[in-house]
Amino acid sequence: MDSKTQVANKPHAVCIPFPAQSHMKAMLKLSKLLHHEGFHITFVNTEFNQQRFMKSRGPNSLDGLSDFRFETIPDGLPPSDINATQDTSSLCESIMTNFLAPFSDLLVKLNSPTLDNPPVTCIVSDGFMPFTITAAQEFKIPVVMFFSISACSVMACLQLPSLKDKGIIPLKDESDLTNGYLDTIIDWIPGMRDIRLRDLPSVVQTIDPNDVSFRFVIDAAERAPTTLGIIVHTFNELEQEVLHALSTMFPYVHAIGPLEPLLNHLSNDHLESIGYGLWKEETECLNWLNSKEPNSVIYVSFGSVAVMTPSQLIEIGWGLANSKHPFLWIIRPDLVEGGSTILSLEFQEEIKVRGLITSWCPQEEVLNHPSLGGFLTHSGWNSTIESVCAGAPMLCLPFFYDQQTNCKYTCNEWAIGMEIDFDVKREEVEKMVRELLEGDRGKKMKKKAMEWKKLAEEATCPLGSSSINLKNLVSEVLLSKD
Ligand SMILES: O=c1ccn([C@@H]2O[C@H](COP(=O)(O)OP(=O)(O)O[C@H]3O[C@H](CO)[C@@H](O)[C@H](O)[C@H]3O)[C@@H](O)[C@H]2O)c(=O)[nH]1
Repeated sequence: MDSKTQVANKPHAVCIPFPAQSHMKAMLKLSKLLHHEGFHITFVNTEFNQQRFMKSRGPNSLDGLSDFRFETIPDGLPPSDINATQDTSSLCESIMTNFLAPFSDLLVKLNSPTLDNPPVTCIVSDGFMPFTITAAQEFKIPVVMFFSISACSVMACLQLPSLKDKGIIPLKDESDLTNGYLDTIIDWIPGMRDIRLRDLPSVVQTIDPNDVSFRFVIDAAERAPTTLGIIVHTFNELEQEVLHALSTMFPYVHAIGPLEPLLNHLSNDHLESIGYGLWKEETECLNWLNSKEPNSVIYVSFGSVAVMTPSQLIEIGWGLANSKHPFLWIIRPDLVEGGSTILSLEFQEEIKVRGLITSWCPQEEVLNHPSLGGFLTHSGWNSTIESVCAGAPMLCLPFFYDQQTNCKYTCNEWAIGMEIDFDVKREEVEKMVRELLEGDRGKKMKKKAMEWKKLAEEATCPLGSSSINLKNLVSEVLLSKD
C-alpha cells in the first residue's frame, strides 16, 4: 500500500472538548491515547482557547504531527481577557446556539478531497456538547460522548430530567436553599446511595427553570442516551456500583482512566511536547518542594474556574499560616472577585519562610512530589482523580457544578477527604490542615489514599481494566462498521 492509500485508510477521529481548561486537558490526553491506537486526530479548539494555548506555551506549541492536528471554530462571544476563564453562562448559551454551524462546516472541510487527511470516521465529543450528535447524524458517522467528570456526577446529571419531571427541581422558592429542603434524600438514583439534593450538581440549586446552566445540563442529559455510548474519565474499581448502573442505560459505557498513567505506559510518546496549560506553568515551585520534608506540604488549588470572595481568600490564607505547616498555594490572576489579591504585608511576613504562592503550576508533578502531604481542593474532577493517582488525601472545599458530588464521594465513599464549610473560617482551616497532616484521621486517609493509588495503577497497566476498556472502545465503537 502506498503512503497516500495508507493515509486515506486511517480512521480519523474529530475530538472536541467543552472549551475550558480542564475539559481540554482531559480530551487532549484521550486524543493522544487514540492517536497511539492508530487514529488520525483533529482536535478542535475555539479560536479564543487556541490563542491562549499559543500565548502560554509558545507559538509552535500546537505544531503536533501530520496526523495530529489542531483546528479552530469561533465561540460566538465578544472579546474577553486572554488571561481569564470565560464566563461560563455565556459560553454555555453560545454552545447551545452558535457552535453547530461552524462545527459542521469544519467537518465538510475535513472531508474535502483536496485535503491530505483521511475522511472523518467518528466524533469524540465532550458529553456537554450535544450539538455534535446532530452533526454526527447529518454526516452519518458515529459519535461517542466523553465525560471528563466522575461516573457518579454523570449519573447525577442524567437524573436531572427525572428530578424535574417529579417536580423536585427547580426549587420552588429561595427559602429552599436554607430551610433544610436541600437535605432531602433522593433514594431512587441507580447506583447512588444516601444522596441528598445538596450533593447533586449545583445547577439543581436554582428556582429559575430558564437558568442557562440548568437548561444546559438538562439538554446534555436528555441527548446523551441517543448516542452509541459514553466514555467516563474514571476506573472500574473506583466507581463499580454506579458504572454498573450506567451500563444498563447505554449500549456502551467505557471507564477509561486515570488518563495520565495510561499515557505514561505509552512507549515513544511523540506528542509529549503538546502540553495542557492555558496559563504559563511556573516550575520553580518544584525546587521549593525539593527543600521540604517528605509528606509535609499542603498544596492548595481551586482549579481553573472557581472565583472566591476576598474574605474567603483571607480566611484560607490565615488558616494555612496558623497551621504552621508549609504550603504551596495557587492563586490564579482571576481567582478572586474584583481581580486583585489582597494579602496584607503582615500575612506575607508571617508566611515567608514556609508558604509559596504562585499563579499556575505543573499540578500533577506537584501532587506526585515526595514532600506533598495533602491537597486542599475545590473537588473539581480532574484534581480529584489526579490526587487519587498520587495517593494524596484531600481537604474538600467545593464551589459548584459537580464539585459537591465529588466531595461527597471523596469523603464518604472513598474515605480520603474531609469537607471544609463553604463559609470558610480560619480556625477550621487551621484545624483541618493539622488533622490531615498530624492527626489519626489524616493517617487513616493517607493509608486509604495509597490503596486507591495502587488500584489506579493496576487499572492502567497494560492488562488493567481501563487499558482493556480503551481497546474495547476502539474495536467495538470507533472502528465498528455497524
Ligand atoms: O496550577 C494549576 C492548577 C490546576 N491545574 C490543572 O487544572 C485542572 C483543573 O481541573 P479540575 O480540578 O477538574 O477543575 P476545574 O478547572 O474547575 O474544572 C471544571 O471542569 C471539571 C470537569 O472537567 C469539573 O469537574 C469542575 O467542577 C469544573 O470546575 C487539573 O487537571 C489540574 O492539574 C494545573 O495544571 N495547574
